[in-house]
Amino acid sequence: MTRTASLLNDCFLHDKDRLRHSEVLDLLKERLTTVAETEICTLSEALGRFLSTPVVAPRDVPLHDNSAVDGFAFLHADYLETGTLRSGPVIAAGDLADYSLGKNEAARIFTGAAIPDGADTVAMQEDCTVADNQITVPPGLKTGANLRKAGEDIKSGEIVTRPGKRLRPQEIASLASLGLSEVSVYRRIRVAIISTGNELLEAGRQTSIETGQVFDSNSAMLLALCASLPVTVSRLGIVPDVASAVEDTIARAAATHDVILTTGGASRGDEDHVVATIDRLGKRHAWQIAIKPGRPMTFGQIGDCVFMGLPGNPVAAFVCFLLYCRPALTILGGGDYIEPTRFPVAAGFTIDRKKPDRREFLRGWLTTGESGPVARKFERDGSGLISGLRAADGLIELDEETRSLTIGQTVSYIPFSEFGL
Ligand SMILES: Nc1nc2c(c(=O)[nH]1)N[C@H]1C(S)=C(S)[C@@H](COP(=O)(O)OP(=O)(O)OC[C@H]3O[C@@H](n4cnc5c(N)ncnc54)[C@H](O)[C@@H]3O)O[C@H]1N2
Ligand code: MOO
Repeated sequence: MTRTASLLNDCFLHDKDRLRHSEVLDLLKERLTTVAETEICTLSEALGRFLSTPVVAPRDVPLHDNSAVDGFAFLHADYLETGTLRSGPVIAAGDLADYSLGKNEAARIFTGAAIPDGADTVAMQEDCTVADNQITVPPGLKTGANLRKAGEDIKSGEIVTRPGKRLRPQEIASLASLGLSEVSVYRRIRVAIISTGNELLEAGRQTSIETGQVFDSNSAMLLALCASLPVTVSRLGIVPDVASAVEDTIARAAATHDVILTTGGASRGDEDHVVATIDRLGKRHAWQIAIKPGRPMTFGQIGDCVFMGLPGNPVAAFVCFLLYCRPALTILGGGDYIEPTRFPVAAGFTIDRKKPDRREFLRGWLTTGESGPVARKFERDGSGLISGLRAADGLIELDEETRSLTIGQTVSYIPFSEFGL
């Protein structure tokens, strides 16, 4: 049964009463739509952007049948008759003349050059013998060998890429091969990053540190995480745990950004003002999720600005960004949200007692075992340990039903590459 956000005001919820991971994702997909307008950008600026208009191929790629090798081009039927052909024209890539071959004639041809009329097959030069203007081609060559057909990469009229697609180097290469120099994409959505906490110091601005203080690592981490998405980020710095300061900063950010990401102050301690601020300024859609790490994650909105309040613990903030902010930023920015692929692998560790009703995301990596990949986990689970993130190449997911784990039991592994990292 789906619980609604309005039932989530109790900060002493048990995991079974908290929103489940899948429910939060459903909520995000249900309540978020593309907010970004479209714009034209050059192909050199298009990497990582979300396409807004389908690209239909204006022509075939390649445009003409051409040779895949340096060698000799001829008609297969002539070759079957004699195996020896008369030397004809020389055709290089870029040669624009119209060549055609006579009976029993072979063209000297180079890789990429257009196939002349009267030829349908190419032999590699290494396989041929040339003497007295005669080319002898060994037997066994099939019709069409070493020939690349017009349109075999892209056919004229084909939809090459669809709206929502994140443009990778390979899409950019295809668009360039069609002769396109610009593409229509969604504009970058504007994201504000705010760290909250009296204990926080900004590296660079403050260099000395005292007991009780910590350098703000979350802002730098979120900025780096955002780099894999087509967004523009404003780092709004550190806000102290003072209700009016939190409210002022969030209200100002909401007026000029599509999304606000905060870290810290997400629980219900006396110094935690984020949730109360969202309740005052806007609407809360979710708070308290049955996951670890990341339980106090908040999702809401202030006017048209989407608010995502991440927990202060760096590991929880990192995991929540991947699980919830990345999908949200993708949907808002016009991208197709694709659920990360889970790979079933053998566990290389044990867990004696896992709390039921919550989903856990352990920091892990894969090693090669005798019968396939084996998931290893960072030995310490603390949500403040950035070293666990550093050691990891992915997340090991234990679902709500899992109570314990033995060596060799199957677990789901999500490589960080599935999150675009
Ligand atoms: N009584 C309870 N205490 C806590 C609960 C709870 O349910 N009941 N939940 C715990 C969980 S789970 C998490 S996660 C944290 C989340 O707390 P907050 O989001 O309110 O975060 P803070 O208390 O502000 O900070 C937690 C921790 O993270 C450090 N931090 C915060 N911001 C940064 C930053 N920008 N860079 C580096 N480190 C940061 C902060 O110093 C704290 O150590 O609450 C648990 N407590
Ligand atoms: O879920 Mo808190 O998420 O780090 O310990």
